[in-house]
Amino acid sequence: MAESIQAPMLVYLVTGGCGFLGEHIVRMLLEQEPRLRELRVFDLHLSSWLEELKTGPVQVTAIQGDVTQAHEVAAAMAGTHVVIHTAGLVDVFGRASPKTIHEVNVQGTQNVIEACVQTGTQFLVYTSSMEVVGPNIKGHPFYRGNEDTPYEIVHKHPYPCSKARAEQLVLEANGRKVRGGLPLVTCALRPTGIYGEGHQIMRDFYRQGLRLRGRLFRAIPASVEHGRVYVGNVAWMHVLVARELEQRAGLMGGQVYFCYDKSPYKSYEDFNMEFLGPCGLRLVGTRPLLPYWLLVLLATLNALLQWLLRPLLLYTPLLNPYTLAVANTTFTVSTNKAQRHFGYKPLFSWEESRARTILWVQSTEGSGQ
Ligand SMILES: NC(=O)c1ccc[n+]([C@@H]2O[C@H](COP(=O)([O-])OP(=O)(O)OC[C@H]3O[C@@H](n4cnc5c(N)ncnc54)[C@H](O)[C@@H]3O)[C@@H](O)[C@H]2O)c1
Ligand SMILES: CC(C)[C@@H](O)CC[C@@H](C)[C@H]1CC[C@H]2[C@@H]3[C@H](O)C=C4C[C@@H](O)CC[C@]4(C)[C@H]3CC[C@]12C
Repeated sequence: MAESIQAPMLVYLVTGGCGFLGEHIVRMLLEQEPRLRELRVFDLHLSSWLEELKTGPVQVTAIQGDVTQAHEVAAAMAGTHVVIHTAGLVDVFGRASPKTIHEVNVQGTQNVIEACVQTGTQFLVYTSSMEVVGPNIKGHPFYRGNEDTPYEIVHKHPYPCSKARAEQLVLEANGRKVRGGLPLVTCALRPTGIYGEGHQIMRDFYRQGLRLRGRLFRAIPASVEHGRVYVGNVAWMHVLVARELEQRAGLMGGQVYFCYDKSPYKSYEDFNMEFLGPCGLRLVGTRPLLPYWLLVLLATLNALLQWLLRPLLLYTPLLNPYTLAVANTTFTVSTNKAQRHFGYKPLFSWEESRARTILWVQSTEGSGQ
């Protein structure tokens, strides 16, 4: 895409644009991408806030569609210069079947790739995940690793398996000829645990604490480090990659980048308390209140209950064998590959990220958000 001097000329498509991360990407593009002529927001569930975006200079086109339907993806893709593919089923709680997770995350991604080839869209940025790497089923720690750190990648759970396969498809598609004969340039971004405005799991912890008279009970040792990254910085990295991909295709094409910022390394629960503490909650216990074997038993009972109740209702507690294992395994990244390859620096400091998240958590009290 040649740099436009006159009128903005580019058409972007964001799949999953109404989700937690997708909304921040949509808003960041409108704020930070001057070459944007049209922004297409493709999602299974369109949000009402999209309407307020249609009053600006950029044409915002809301498209209700399903990435598992190849024809719907191709129709939305026609005439697009850049696609940011963030649509996905983020399910580690057993809400969706393994088949559905695969259909959305893997087949949906294949449909996006084929639509790029069919319609001539040349640039594809894919939202992958830390879980493509780990933690693995053996519970091996990944301590301040980077994109080149050796690590035994072993998954069984449908979600990480689907993200790993989808990422592989995206990277393998780099260099394929699209309609018109130009090469497809692809790139995958791997956020660690994203937090920020709109993070539903954070909201759920907050509400759980309010129900327990302002208390949350430690279940994970404070020594277990978990990588977290602010949603605004993840969105910024997507916008920057999409902007730089053409000029640096040789360097960035087919590459993966962890998403990172200055958010501190802490256990999942201690990190959450950076926001929930100022909102009046306190984390009880300097050590886990229950022995690990009892947590494993409770998690297993939850999984059994989920299976038994499935014909009647969907029982999806936070604690299950997979979430307990992930929470209990150190996974942190320390890298500067994104800075070296395309000049990424976090747009939001840790202090700003924390303040924005606290304000949002406080705003959810009593609201339906
Ligand atoms: N939340 C995190 O901590 C995190 C971390 C790393 C990577 N990711 C990845 O980031 C992406 C976005 O995650 P999120 O946390 O914003 O989740 P989310 O559920 O809030 O957003 C996903 C969006 O995709 C849409 N979607 C789902 N199935 C669809 C389909 N069949 N067709 C079209 N749209 C569909 C949903 O409606 C939703 O708006 C996912 O690919 C996820 O794997 C998330
Ligand atoms: C009940 C306790 C044991 C409690 O501490 C469980 C926390 C658990 C729900 C979360 C701990 C780690 C989270 C995951 C991690 O942040 C990274 C993820 C990758 C991303 O692609 C999707 C979300 C997630 C799997 C995230 C989900 C919640 C946790 C498992």
